[in-house]
Amino acid sequence: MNYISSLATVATDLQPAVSVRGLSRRFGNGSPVLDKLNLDIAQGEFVALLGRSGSGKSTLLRALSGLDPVREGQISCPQESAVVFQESRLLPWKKVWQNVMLGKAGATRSDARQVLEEVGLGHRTDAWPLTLSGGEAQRAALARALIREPKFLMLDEPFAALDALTRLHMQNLVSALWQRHKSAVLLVTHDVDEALLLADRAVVLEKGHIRAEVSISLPRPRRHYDPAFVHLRSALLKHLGVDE
Ligand SMILES: Nc1ncnc2c1ncn2[C@@H]1O[C@H](COP(=O)(O)OP(=O)(O)OP(=O)(O)O)[C@@H](O)[C@H]1O
Repeated sequence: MNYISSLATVATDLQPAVSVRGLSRRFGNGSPVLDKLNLDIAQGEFVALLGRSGSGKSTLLRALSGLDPVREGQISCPQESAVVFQESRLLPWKKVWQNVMLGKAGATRSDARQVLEEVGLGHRTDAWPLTLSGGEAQRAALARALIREPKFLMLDEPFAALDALTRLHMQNLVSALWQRHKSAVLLVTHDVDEALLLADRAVVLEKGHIRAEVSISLPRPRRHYDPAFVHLRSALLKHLGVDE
């Protein structure tokens, strides 16, 4: 398996990797949580999805990942998609490498080892999940997603439960992996700085609508103290209804 070379050409394709058209979702008789939503994600594009609690971020992700069937509207998504959640969701009775193998039918132990090396967990392949730290468990969850060689990677607040330092390490890891593989990424986050550090575009959801889209064309690696970064942070916070 060579994940690196298999995805290297994807970014040149002009077709969007992901297309959402007129997507609506309502629970019971309540008002729609997603309301005729349209969103495209280009091949190789990194999009951050922000919005207040209850704005519909996870509902959109559930629809994109197929966990919630589409009732109204259309979604076009690559078959090779994978999701990483806030919790690692590793099976405690299987070793780390076995959990990673579960990410893809037909994957071998050597595939699992290779992808674990790539996320910096090569030394823990034989460990039991309950002996991993929070950061290690998320690395394993990332490896289980990457073994699928996803053309579209969904990250649902994957670092929210981690301490600040581990979070920074994980952000750097995801940035490096994305720059190497260039799959399309949708990252759900509450953290404006995380969006600005990682994404090409931030999409702000409000009551199931896209309230704002902000293009983040800063060169990488990005620095919190860069004046352009600070300016974009203010703009994004304003879209989120926060006045500094
Ligand atoms: N299965 C469900 N049944 C009923 N209501 C639901 C269900 N799933 C989500 N909702 C409602 O839909 C709305 C949007 O939820 P969603 O989880 O998508 O928000 P979110 O933006 O991801 O929030 P958070 O940032 O807090 O995770 C909320 O009001 C939530 O209560």
